[in-house]
Order: sequence, then structure tokens, then C-alpha cells
Amino acid sequence: MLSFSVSGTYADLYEITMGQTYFLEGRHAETACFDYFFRKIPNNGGYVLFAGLHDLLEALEGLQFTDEDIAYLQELRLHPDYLDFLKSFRFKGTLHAPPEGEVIFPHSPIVRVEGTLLETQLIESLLLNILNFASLVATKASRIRQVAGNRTLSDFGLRRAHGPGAVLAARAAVVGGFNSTSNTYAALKYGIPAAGTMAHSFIESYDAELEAFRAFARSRPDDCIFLVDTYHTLQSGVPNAITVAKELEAQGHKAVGIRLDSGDLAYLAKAARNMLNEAGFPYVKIITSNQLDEFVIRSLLEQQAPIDVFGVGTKLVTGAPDAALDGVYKLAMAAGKARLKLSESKEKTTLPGIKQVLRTLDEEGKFYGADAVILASEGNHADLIRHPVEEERQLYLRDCRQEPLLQKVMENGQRTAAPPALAETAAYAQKRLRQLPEEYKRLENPHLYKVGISPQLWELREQLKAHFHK
Ligand SMILES: Nc1ncnc2c1ncn2[C@@H]1O[C@H](COP(=O)(O)OP(=O)(O)OP(=O)(O)O)[C@@H](O)[C@H]1O
Ligand SMILES: O=P(O)(O)OC[C@H]1O[C@H](OP(=O)(O)OP(=O)(O)O)[C@H](O)[C@@H]1O
Ligand SMILES: O=C(O)c1cccnc1
Repeated sequence: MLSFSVSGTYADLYEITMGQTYFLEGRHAETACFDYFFRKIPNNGGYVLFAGLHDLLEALEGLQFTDEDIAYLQELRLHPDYLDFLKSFRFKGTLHAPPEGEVIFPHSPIVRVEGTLLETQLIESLLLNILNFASLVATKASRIRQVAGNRTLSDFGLRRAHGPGAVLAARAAVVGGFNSTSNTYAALKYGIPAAGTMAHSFIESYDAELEAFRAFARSRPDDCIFLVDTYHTLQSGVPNAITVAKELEAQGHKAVGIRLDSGDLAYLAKAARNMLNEAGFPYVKIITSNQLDEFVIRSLLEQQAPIDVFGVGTKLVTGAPDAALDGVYKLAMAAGKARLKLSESKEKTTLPGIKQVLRTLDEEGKFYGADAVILASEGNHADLIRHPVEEERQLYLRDCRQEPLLQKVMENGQRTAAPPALAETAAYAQKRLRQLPEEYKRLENPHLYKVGISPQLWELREQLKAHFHK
């Protein structure tokens, strides 16, 4: 089940009313193909990590209009014959997509949705709602993983996320390389390791910090991470944590860590590490939080801060600073004909027809830096790609291997295979990121990964443009 109840009305109203028109005009069973793609990489990054497919496929398999939905649509004066049709509606379409965790680039189709005109139109916003957000957060998580090395990363974002988006975000964070979440609901739902420490309010509720630490240690002696900055980190929090760590050891237990949540985290982590080591607690970990992101974490590690675990909330789950991935869903084929949307901006003119994407790789298996969007009818090879808008620019794809990225993941409304375990998806993402050369992973001013189109696709678009200009 998705983190929120998804039924047929999880759509923008216009998708439902356009569906009515198709139905009443007898066009609803005509075939259609839509492409999901995005245009701009968030955070001025060099790549996006594809996520959300698992939740999307699950939502599509269960998609139907409940009695309550139908009653509501009746109130909106939708036609009784259409409502009768919607009562037994199930999504029966076919989806092609890369595995979750794939590294993806602008202007390249990521998901190809084929089915009836009505069903492919109806799922637009559902698909965009899930994929855009999950991919945004997975991308942010992967940037954080990149700078954190093998240190532990935990999602702390439930309280700062955009409502129930926190649940999708917790999963997307794992796709991008996070290890755990404080969000118990998401941990249970997706099988993510649950993790947590304690809040300032807990400590404040006792008359003394030491009393609070001791009480927690009594109730969870093997799971103590003491929050040490409520009163004074180095004069009170860390000494009190050491006192209770000693008491725990005397009882055969081990304190797990301390958490720093304010002040100069590098300075405090170094001082706390020295105090813990001198007291005989080299195993007590240092956890930090407080408005962390990839840049703060990079800086802390450059300062040699001895931090073992980073808890990241706001900046992770909101995809800050960009807040959204601009993925769109555009018609490429209907009623057997290739379709396109013209635009004043050449870049926004869509790519018509049923397409495949070829990822090109060098002999070492690294990404070559240029993917090819081709017509599916061309097979699985491209020798030459053209710049998607600039007439004179083209690139020969020499000495490279090519992999078709879009694989059938759903047919007749059912997944073609059981979903991979989340850990497998996360491992796939890391494998693909290792194949992406460093220059595309730079946090600032990354190299531009090229996505070109085949001459045949260029030609098809030209023909359609000429037709509509007439
Ligand atoms: N040594 C450091 N290097 C780089 N960034 C740091 C360092 N220490 C903390 N930060 C980051 O600086 C930002 C602001 O920290 P600042 O010290 O102003 O806040 P604070 O300690 O929460 O303040 P307050 O005590 O009022 O709560 C946070 O994002 C924090 O993670
Ligand atoms: O900064 P973020 O990346 O969003 O990480 C989550 C933050 O949420 C908590 O603070 P909050 O003030 O809500 O509660 P607290 O009193 O328990 O610290 C926690 O202490 C972190 O600072
Ligand atoms: O467990 C924690 O320390 C935690 C959880 C959520 C938000 N901030 C901190």
C-alpha cells in the first residue's frame, strides 16, 4: 500500500473530464503513448537518481474508483455512462522504465507509458506526483552520500517534510544511500532500519540532565544516544554522558553514542571525542544534526570532525534548495500516429513517437557522457546523435557499448517481475553512480552529460513540425 490512500480520484480533475470526452466520443480505447521526462537537474547538479517506481507500480496495480469516488464524481455532474465505465476501471497499460536507482539526465524519456488513451491520460498526475518527489529526494540523498563516505546517514525529516511526503522521502533517501530513518511508519512499511536518539524536551522534563540520561539508560540500556547540548555540551552534556556510560558498563551494557545538535559541530565533535577517548569510551559514537546538507557535511569532514553519524532532516526531505523536480508527462503517440507539442522555445518541443534510450559506456564500463534517444523501431544501436535542438551539432558514438535503458516493468497493468528488495535498489544506485565519471558528480559546476537524438527521430519531428506549421 502507498503511504496514502490512492484511488482513481488521485488525479487532477481535468484528467477525469478529458477521459469523459474520450469515452463519450468513443475514443477511449484508442492506443496512446506518453513519456515521463524532466528538463532541469535540481541543485545545479550533474545527474538525477531515478526513484519512486516501486510505489508507482504498486499504485497502478491497485488503481480503481471506489463507490465514494463514483458518488463524488456524480456530484461533479459527470455522465452516468462514463461513471458506469469507471466503476470497473482498472489500469491495464504497459510501462517501460529503467530500474529504480538509475542515473538519469534531462530531456531523455525515463518512463514510457502505453495503453488506452483514457488510462494513460488518467494517471498523469499520479505518476508525476510520485516520481518527481522521490527522484528529487533520492538525488539529494546521493549527493549527501557522496560527501559522507562510509559514515552512517539517518533520515530525520518526518517533522519538516511536506506532510505525508515524509514517507516517500524516507524510502527515496535509502535509494540514494541513506542507512536508516527516524520515521517509524516508513521503517515498518519499507523495511528500513529504524534509528533514533532523544529530544531536548525529554531532558528538560527532568530536574537534571544526569537524571534524564540515567532514566533513559534504565529503560533502554543497549540503545542510548545521549543528546548533550541542552545546557552546555562540554561542561555538562558530555561529562554526564560519560558518567552514565560508566554506569552502563558496570552493568554489562555499552552506551551507543552522543548527539551534538548546535554550536560549532567540528570543534565540539573533536573536543567530545577527546573527552570520550580519555574516559575510556572510544566506542561511543558521535552523532550530529542541525540543518545539515551535503555542503555542511563536506565542510565538517574537511575540518577533520570525528563524526560517525549524520542525522539529516529538512534539507533532505524538501530537496532544498530547489524543492521540486520539474518532471513532465507528454503525449508521444495517439491513435496510431506520432504526436508532438510545438513550443516557442525549441527545447520545449516534445519528442514524438515510441522511443528507446541507449546508455553508452566505454570499455571500462563507465558512462560515455552521451545517451541516445532513438525510435524504438530503430533497434538498440545508434552510430550518430544530433543535438536535440541545434541543427549543426552532432556526435559520432564510436568505441562504445550501448545498453537500452527502458525495460518492460509492467504489462497489462501487472508488474512483469517481483519488486527488488530496497537494499538491492540502493546497491544498484551506487553501482550506477560509480559508473558515472567524477566530472558529472561534482557538487558545483558539473560537466554537462549529453543527451542526443537519432537522425530518424529528428526527421520524424521535422515532418510533424512541418505538418503543423502548414
Ligand atoms: N564547524 C562547522 N562548519 C561548518 N558548518 C557548521 C559547523 N558547525 C555547525 N555548522 C552548521 O552551521 C549552521 C548554523 O549553525 P549555528 O551555530 O548558527 O546554529 P545553532 O548552533 O543551531 O544556533 P543556536 O545555538 O542558536 O541553536 C548549521 O547548518 C550547522 O549544521
Ligand atoms: O535540522 P534538520 O536537518 O531538519 O534535522 C532535524 C532536527 O529536528 C530536531 O530538532 P527540533 O528542534 O525539531 O527538536 P529537538 O528539540 O528535539 O531538537 C533535531 O534535533 C534536528 O536538529
Ligand atoms: O532521533 C533523533 O535524534 C531525531 C529524530 C527526528 C528529528 N531529530 C532528531
